[in-house]
Amino acid sequence: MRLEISGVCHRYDQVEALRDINLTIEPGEIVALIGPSGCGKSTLLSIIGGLLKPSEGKISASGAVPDGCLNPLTYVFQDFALLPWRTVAGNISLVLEDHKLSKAERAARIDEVLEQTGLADFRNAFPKQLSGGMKQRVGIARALAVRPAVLLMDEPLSALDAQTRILLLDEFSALFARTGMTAVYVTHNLNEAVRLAHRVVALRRRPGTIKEIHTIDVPIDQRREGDPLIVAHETALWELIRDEAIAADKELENVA
Ligand SMILES: Nc1ncnc2c1ncn2[C@@H]1O[C@H](COP(=O)(O)OP(=O)(O)OP(=O)(O)O)[C@@H](O)[C@H]1O
Repeated sequence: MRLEISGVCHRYDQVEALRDINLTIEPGEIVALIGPSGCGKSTLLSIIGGLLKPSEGKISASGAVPDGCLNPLTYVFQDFALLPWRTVAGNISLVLEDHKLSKAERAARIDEVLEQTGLADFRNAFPKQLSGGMKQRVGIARALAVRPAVLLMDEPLSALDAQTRILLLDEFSALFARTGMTAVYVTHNLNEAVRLAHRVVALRRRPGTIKEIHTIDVPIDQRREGDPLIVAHETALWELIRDEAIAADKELENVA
């Protein structure tokens, strides 16, 4: 599915969060949104996902969705959002229960995504028995179960410790490369952006506008931690947002 963001502006009362955002996301493309705190990354993701109506502009979606797609634009949340009283399989099943799927089809989808995310042995576990990394694997499995056309991810690794983050980053890159998934990925972490995205959109703040779109022309599954080429991209992105990141940080300090 192709997404076209045209002339998107958004205001929250006095705050002009986004101004004139124009961006096309092609099928199979992973786009990361980066920028200093408050530049409008989450607002833009919410607008793309249809959770928030922009003050101006529009999002157009065109093209095919995957076979059996139940929800074209599907979110993966930072805080996992799992129901504690349901098992891993039960949490995945939840997103399938409102749809007309046979019991066998539902069970097959659950098995498929448990396998894809390395959770097959944990299907009967409850969230409280799982580490943060495993909980987020369930979050991903649940999103994949609806066979989305576009995965919308808002800081999916930010609640995890550094080692788990690296493990999941490797798994995400393998998953994205294997499935040819389309995704929009919001992150503060430039390393995540350069490991996962085909294009990185750097936003500036007040109002949030596109500062630069940075292309990373290395196949995602060939990117490795510490690879000089990838490190060079990360450095270039930091150069791009450093001054504003410092300004945003100082501003937050002053508010506190
Ligand atoms: N519900 C709201 N009401 C009023 N202002 C809001 C609301 N949500 C966000 N804002 C403001 O809009 C601007 C953009 O916020 P947004 O959360 O989209 O930025 P962000 O880049 O995702 O920030 P962060 O990196 O800190 O999560 C900020 O100035 C924020 O304070």
